[in-house]
Amino acid sequence: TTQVKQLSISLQSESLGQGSFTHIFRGSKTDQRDGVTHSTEVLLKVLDANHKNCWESFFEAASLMSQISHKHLLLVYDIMVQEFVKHGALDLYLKKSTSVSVSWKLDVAKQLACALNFLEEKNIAHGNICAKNLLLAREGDPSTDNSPFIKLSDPGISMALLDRIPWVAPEVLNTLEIELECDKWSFGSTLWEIFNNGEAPLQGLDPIHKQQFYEHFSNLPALEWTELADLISQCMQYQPELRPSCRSIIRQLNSLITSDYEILHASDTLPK
Ligand SMILES: N#Cc1ccc(Nc2nc(N)cc(-n3ccc(CO)n3)n2)cc1
Repeated sequence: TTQVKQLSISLQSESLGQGSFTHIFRGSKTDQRDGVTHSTEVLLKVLDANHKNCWESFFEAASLMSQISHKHLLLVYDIMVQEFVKHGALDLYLKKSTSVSVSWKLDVAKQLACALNFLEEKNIAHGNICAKNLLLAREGDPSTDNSPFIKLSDPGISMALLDRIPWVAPEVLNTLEIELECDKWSFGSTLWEIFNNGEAPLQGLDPIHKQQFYEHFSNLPALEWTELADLISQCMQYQPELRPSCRSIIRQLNSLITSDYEILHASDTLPK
């Protein structure tokens, strides 16, 4: 799990540097290394909102300088700055929380499906859909019927493919290419996580057994909620072209919410 370290950035915006399209902030980067706190003065250059069109040359300049190092060349850090999402990664949240209701989980699943639908319409494959990459911006409060709100995080630097079984679609192990259908497979795996309280599927298996899981065309253990288990197995079909479209996924999720499962099992979700 990613440890969230403290990085303090003081907002000392100076005027736009002469002829450049950035705001300059001065800050300090604090690192804890073997118990010792190291503080490094840093300067942040933020691309001016009105000059977003220059982002390519902005990144080009940064990446050029970060590829080489020499004592008389400026040191440029590789950093991604994101909006801080209040409640962090969903997998940890689900592991910590005891009374998350079925409708809460369905709401989160629908929001993820909407995000995937948006990416599908833009023909963008995310490539790393999993509960760890779902960030909880709002917890939602059962008493005030306030619903949760999630944000899909960046795909991150992809880990070793075997470690990403069963989130990474099987065909990716051969083609090493991420297509839209791959995200459907990962969606199924993430649904399984959400309805198993953040427990990682196949977590006990070592990489060899994970590889065999795909070689034997195995499926994850089915949830007791059959309609949901059906949706998961539709998404996690070994033939990519057979996986459902996002619209179909959303339609099936919507029908689930009104299904009698919730009424039948409402007792599961009553506060203890
Ligand atoms: N306790 C606690 C706590 C931890 C983190 C956040 N917030 C946050 N904001 C983001 N933008 C990204 C992340 N991530 C965390 C793991 C990953 C994996 O990629 N991202 N966490 C809020 C509370």
